[in-house]
Amino acid sequence: MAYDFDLLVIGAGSGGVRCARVAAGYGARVAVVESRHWGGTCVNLGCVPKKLMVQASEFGDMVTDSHGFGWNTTPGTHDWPTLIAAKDREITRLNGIYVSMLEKAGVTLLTGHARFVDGHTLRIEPSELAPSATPHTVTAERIVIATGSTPFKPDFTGVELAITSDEAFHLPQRPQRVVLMGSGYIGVEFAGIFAGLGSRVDLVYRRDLPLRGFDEDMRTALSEAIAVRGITQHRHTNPVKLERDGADLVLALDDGKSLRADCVFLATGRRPKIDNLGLENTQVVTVENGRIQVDEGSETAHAGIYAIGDVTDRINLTPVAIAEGHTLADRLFGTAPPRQWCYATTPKAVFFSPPVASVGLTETEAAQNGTVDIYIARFTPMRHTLGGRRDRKTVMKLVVDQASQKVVGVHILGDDAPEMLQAVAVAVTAGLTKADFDRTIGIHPTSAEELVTMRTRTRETLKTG
Ligand SMILES: Cc1cc2nc3c(=O)[nH]c(=O)nc-3n(C[C@H](O)[C@H](O)[C@H](O)COP(=O)(O)OP(=O)(O)OC[C@H]3O[C@@H](n4cnc5c(N)ncnc54)[C@H](O)[C@@H]3O)c2cc1C
Ligand SMILES: NC(=O)c1ccc[n+]([C@@H]2O[C@H](COP(=O)([O-])OP(=O)(O)OC[C@H]3O[C@@H](n4cnc5c(N)ncnc54)[C@H](O)[C@@H]3O)[C@@H](O)[C@H]2O)c1
Repeated sequence: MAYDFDLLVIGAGSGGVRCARVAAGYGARVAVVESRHWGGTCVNLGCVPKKLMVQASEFGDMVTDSHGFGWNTTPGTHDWPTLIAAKDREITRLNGIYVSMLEKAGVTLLTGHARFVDGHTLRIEPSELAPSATPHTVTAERIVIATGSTPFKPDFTGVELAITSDEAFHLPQRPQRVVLMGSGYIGVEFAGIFAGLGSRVDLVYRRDLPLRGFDEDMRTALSEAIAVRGITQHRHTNPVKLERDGADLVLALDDGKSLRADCVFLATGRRPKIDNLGLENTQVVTVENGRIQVDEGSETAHAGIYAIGDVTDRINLTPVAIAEGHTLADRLFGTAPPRQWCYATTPKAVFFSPPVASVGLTETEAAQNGTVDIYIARFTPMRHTLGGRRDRKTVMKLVVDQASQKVVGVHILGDDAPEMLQAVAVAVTAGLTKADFDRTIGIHPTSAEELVTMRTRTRETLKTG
């Protein structure tokens, strides 16, 4: 049977765009369908606008700190609508770049909401990006689901009064008092953004420390850094009820406290986006929380239908979605063997101020495999000596497998941690040893030189597994 395309990709986000471009580069006839925004979550409602807002939130402190270096500057006031408008202009520019990259690669761009009719046919219906599109069908030999994820809202009374990250990027004014619920990536990052811009921030979470899954020492250091930024943490607590009281929102917690705010922001995780996708017309299998089940080659239970990125809920980060999309296109249409990525050493960064960055195993994880040597450095970075923020510490940690002496984990909280960690991730991926770190000459004066000058072991942690 002749299909309209060799490959149809649903979703022009991080994974879908890379998959479509690479497949078209191999000469395949490719189309991508997008319902909402070119570039997907990362460009429009994720990494990019978030990082611009983190950067915006850091200038206030910098102006104050410059006094210690002799500047006679006066902290100004921040204009939120100006920031949002500037951010939106940049995103519109990036949307255009995504469209032209796809067009230059020879990919056919389709706008609308895609829905499976059968394993080779999609119905394209009007959507936010194409409200007046004429419904039609397209066929392809293979179809890739790259539809991403969407914010999850827990169930409690009044939850409809709360916002999520989707709305936070377009608030008309900055709220003076924000309650953030959830201390994962988004909760911690937006707590830093709003605090840096001058809002009073309450961070509410269920556990004893933020950032579940990260190394315990980093979680402790981050919790201290959050306190230093003037953010109030409410631990071991869940929301019970949210209601309006005049201009205020009042959030009741299950520990009996109630918090008043202008804005209650849920950062309580995301779920795969599979609504109205017509999966019932295929043999695609979804499991807990709607995650599409795939094999190692990203193929679903329906032969010829694949899924990549957040919709598969593996490692939900942009570079991983891109890697999955690239590999899939290589495998389906390429001539050389696909690149083998090392997902086990996927670096992670949480853009608080100061940020946290991490690669490899935590101390707890590594100790399950064998006894580990732990090296920790804690210091005030040079900028904060004259700048006057001596309580703004940097913490660095190396986790070394004692038997092999390989550095199996590196964790940093401190200014520029993500920039340092990207380079260190190469060393951890390569399986380098503590001796390799030790024989590397440092760059002075930097914070990063601590990574190659940690001579004295802080402790030994015995094998637990
Ligand atoms: C606030 C926030 C900050 C983040 N910050 C970072 C960060 O700093 N670093 C990082 O690595 N990751 C970050 N992430 C995660 C990152 O954005 C995602 O992991 C990444 O975008 C996933 O890519 P994807 O291709 O799977 O999906 P997406 O980028 O979400 O793309 C999916 C696309 O599919 C479209 N779509 C969905 N359904 C249909 C349909 N039926 N028909 C047509 N089109 C459809 C959507 O409109 C969307 O454009 C952040 C996420 C959020 C929410
Ligand atoms: N810098 C980055 O790379 C970056 C930034 C933002 C988002 N992301 C990606 O997006 C994903 C989603 O981010 P996120 O912060 O929403 O999720 P998350 O999984 O990182 O954190 C979710 C938080 O919500 C809490 N929570 C979950 N259900 C709850 C409930 N019913 N009641 C109260 N609290 C609840 C969890 O305990 C946790 O603290 C991340 O896991 C990550 O993959 C990455």
